[in-house]
Amino acid sequence: MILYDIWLKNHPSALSSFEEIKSVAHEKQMVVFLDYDGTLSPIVNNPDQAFMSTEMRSAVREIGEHFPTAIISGRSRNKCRKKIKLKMKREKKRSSMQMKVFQFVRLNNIYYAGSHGMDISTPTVSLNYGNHEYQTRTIDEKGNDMVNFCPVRDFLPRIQTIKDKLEKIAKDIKGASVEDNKFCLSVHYRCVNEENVGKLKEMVESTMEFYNDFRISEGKKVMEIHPIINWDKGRALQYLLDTLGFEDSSNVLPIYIGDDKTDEDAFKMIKSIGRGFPVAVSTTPKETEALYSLRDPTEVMSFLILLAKWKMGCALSKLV
Ligand SMILES: O=P(O)(O)OC[C@H]1O[C@H](O[C@H]2O[C@H](CO)[C@@H](O)[C@H](O)[C@H]2O)[C@H](O)[C@@H](O)[C@@H]1O
Repeated sequence: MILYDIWLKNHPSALSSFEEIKSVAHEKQMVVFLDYDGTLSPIVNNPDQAFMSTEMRSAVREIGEHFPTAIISGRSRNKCRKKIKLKMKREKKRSSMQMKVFQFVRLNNIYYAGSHGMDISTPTVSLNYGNHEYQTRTIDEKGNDMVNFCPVRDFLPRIQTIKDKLEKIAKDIKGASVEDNKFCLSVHYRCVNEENVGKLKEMVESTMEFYNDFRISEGKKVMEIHPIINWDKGRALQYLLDTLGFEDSSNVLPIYIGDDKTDEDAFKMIKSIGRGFPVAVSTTPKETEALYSLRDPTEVMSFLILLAKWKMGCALSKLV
């Protein structure tokens, strides 16, 4: 507790700093970026059961009504709902559903970036982000023109090969599982006995030695397997700011709320932009680039509610 209090001095609560945040954000355009697991939903043993509460969904919906809002998640983004429903029926009794971020959030008034930002869906093509073959136009289910940006498409076949190999390893270790996040993979060990975790890690690491254009990063009881490219959640944030028309404006303040290691890249990006609010979600002191903090998804929800109410108040006072 004492340590946490010391940490809080350097990373003050976004709730108790709300007055300060409000005064900086007054008359500015805030753009909200949210992580999913551990930020909007509590961490649970089964990744397919990481549901967000109805209250949290309403809070995020409200935020989406008042600010441009995007979720940048490690999970895959896809939202082919019909396919998923059918699959859910068929696999009801089987173990892993591999829930996509949209299946949890189910909001149409926000943007989504999956696979740690390597798969982004936005309304416009970016002129600034390199190779246009990575951007493809699609029509979403509401008939809107959308652009999918994906800088790692070429890695897909190998990701599938790696997935097959890792699944073979996971099958032999009780509690281990492999989640297919389309452009990256998660090897989960939250439910693996302590004495088997080392063995699992060694086997995954030695398999990955044959794929030197992939890297492993550690998340919360998970090994994340990503293609090595110059892209991360920070670059995804920048891409979204650009395609939403906010990149070069000094009037724009990005806020990013996240709890895990890959969120640090987004915190760093906000710091390098020199404006905005990087907020780490943590119940324990930790090394972070974030300037502010929130303890858990409950505090995240309180903060989002406060932010939406404040914005609504500003809009109403302009009408009077
Ligand atoms: O970027 P995020 O949206 O935070 O995704 C990061 C990973 O989150 C999920 O795993 C974590 O949450 C699970 C459910 O609470 C938990 O069981 C697991 O131990 C955590 O690591 C998700 O399943 C992964 O695919 C994401 O990469």
